[in-house]
Amino acid sequence: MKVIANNKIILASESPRRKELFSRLGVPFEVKASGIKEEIEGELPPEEFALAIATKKADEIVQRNKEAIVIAADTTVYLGETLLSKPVDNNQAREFLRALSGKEHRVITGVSIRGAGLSIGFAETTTVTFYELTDDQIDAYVATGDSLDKAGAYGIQTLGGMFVEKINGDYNSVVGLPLSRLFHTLLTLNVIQIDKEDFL
Ligand SMILES: Cc1cn([C@H]2C[C@H](O)[C@@H](COP(=O)(O)OP(=O)(O)OP(=O)(O)O)O2)c(=O)[nH]c1=O
Repeated sequence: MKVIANNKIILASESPRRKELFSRLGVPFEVKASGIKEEIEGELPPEEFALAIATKKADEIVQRNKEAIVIAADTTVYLGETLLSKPVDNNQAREFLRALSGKEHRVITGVSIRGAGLSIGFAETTTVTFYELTDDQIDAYVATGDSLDKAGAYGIQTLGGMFVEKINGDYNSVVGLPLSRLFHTLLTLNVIQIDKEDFL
């Protein structure tokens, strides 16, 4: 299957995982990091919060690239109603992983699509259940340094995946980008299309 882009697309992200996932569509795109503070005024429910931060990331890039379609995402981890963002250090990473041990949590990725007259977004929720973890397992994982750039202090796509007993929802969304939902949304918006020549 070949996919064509009908617009200039910018992925507003410095995450190598998002870049790798989005590149699977095979359409040209640029990467520009927005560098915003991942904060908003007031409190929002989890899905609205993830979407609001993603929108803030996208808007910052749209201002400087008015002709492009800008896509941004934000991945958050919630244990109950408690937000576990990227840990500030290894001590906090250990705390997060001890809290997640043996329990179910939500990974919510907000995706914002802005620019060229478009303003649309969604939040994808995936439920992840962790095995009971020992302190030795947590210490050994945190010592790899993998926790620090990841919400909830683990990467499902790396050794952190060994902690996962089950997942209900989109795996790619946990890694940082709900690619198939984004694909269908971009098709509906006519930002991309499937190349008909490809199957004639
Ligand atoms: C739960 C989980 C999160 N993560 C990552 C995805 C996100 O990159 C990161 C959460 O931080 P985000 O703020 O969503 O993204 P980012 O700062 O890495 O990149 P940018 O804002 O420039 O787009 O956690 C994993 O890679 N694997 C996982 O299993």
